[in-house]
Amino acid sequence: MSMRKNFDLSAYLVIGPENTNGRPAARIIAEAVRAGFTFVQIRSKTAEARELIDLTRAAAEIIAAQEKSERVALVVNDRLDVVLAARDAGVKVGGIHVGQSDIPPEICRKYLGADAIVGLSARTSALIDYVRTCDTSCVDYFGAGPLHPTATKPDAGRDAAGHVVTRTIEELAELHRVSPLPVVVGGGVKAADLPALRATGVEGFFVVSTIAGAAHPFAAAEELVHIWRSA
Ligand SMILES: Cc1ncc(COP(=O)(O)OP(=O)(O)O)c(N)n1
Ligand SMILES: Cc1nc(C(=O)O)sc1CCOP(=O)(O)O
Ligand SMILES: [Mg+2]
Repeated sequence: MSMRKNFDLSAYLVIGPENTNGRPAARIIAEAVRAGFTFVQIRSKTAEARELIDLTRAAAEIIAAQEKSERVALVVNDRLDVVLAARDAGVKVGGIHVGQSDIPPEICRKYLGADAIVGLSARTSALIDYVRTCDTSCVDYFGAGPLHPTATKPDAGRDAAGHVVTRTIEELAELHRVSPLPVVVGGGVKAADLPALRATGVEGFFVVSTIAGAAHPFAAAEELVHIWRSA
C-alpha cells in the first residue's frame, strides 16, 4: 500500500545537521525511529543538496533496517529537487513538506506523482478560515504552529508587526474540528505539552530540539511517544 494512504503523523521528527549539537543526524534519526517515532522530515537551511540527498538516503536505510518502511514516512522539507534526485538514486523517500512561500503543492504533486505525501504548513494568520477554505486537492496533511516561540524557527508565527503569535490549545481544537485533513502541531513542543495537545484531537506533534538537542535522544523520544500514546 502507498504511504500516502497509510501515514501516521503521531510522533513526527523534523531534523537537519544544524540541529544536533555536532552529532550525526542519522544516529538521532535511528534512535527516534527505534523509540517509536512514526514520521521523519529532513529539514536543513544550511546543507548543500548533496548532503541532503545523503542524509535522506541514510534515513531511508535506517527506517528499512528497522523494517519500518511501510509504517514510518520519510519526507524532505522544501527541496523538490532533493526528493527527485534521491528517488532517481533509488532512495525510498515518501514525499515533501512545503510552506506557504515554497514550491506550490500542485507542482510537488505533478512531479512526485499520486502516491507521494505532500504536507503543507497552514497559514499562521487566519488559520482556521484558511484550512476551512483552501484547496486541499493535492495536499495530504497540515503542519501548524508554533505552539511556543522557538529558536529553531524564529520566524514561525511572526505577524506583519514582527510579533510572534503562538497557537492556543483552543485554536488547535477548533483547527482539528474544521480541517478536512490531518493536522500535526509543532513549535517548542515539550513532553509537558502533549496531554493538552492530544486532547485537541490533532493527529500528532512535531519536534526538532526536544529530540535533536537532547542529551539522550532515545530516552527523550521514548518519553514523548509514551506520553502521546497514553494521553
Ligand atoms: C510538519 C511541519 N509543519 C510546519 C513546518 C514549517 O514549514 P515552513 O513554513 O515551510 O517553514 P520551514 O520549515 O521551511 O522553515 C514544517 N517544516 N514541518
Ligand atoms: C519547522 C518548524 N515549523 C514551525 C511552525 O510553527 O510552522 S516551528 C518549527 C521548528 C520546531 O522546532 P522546535 O521543536 O525545536 O521548536
Ligand atoms: Mg518551508
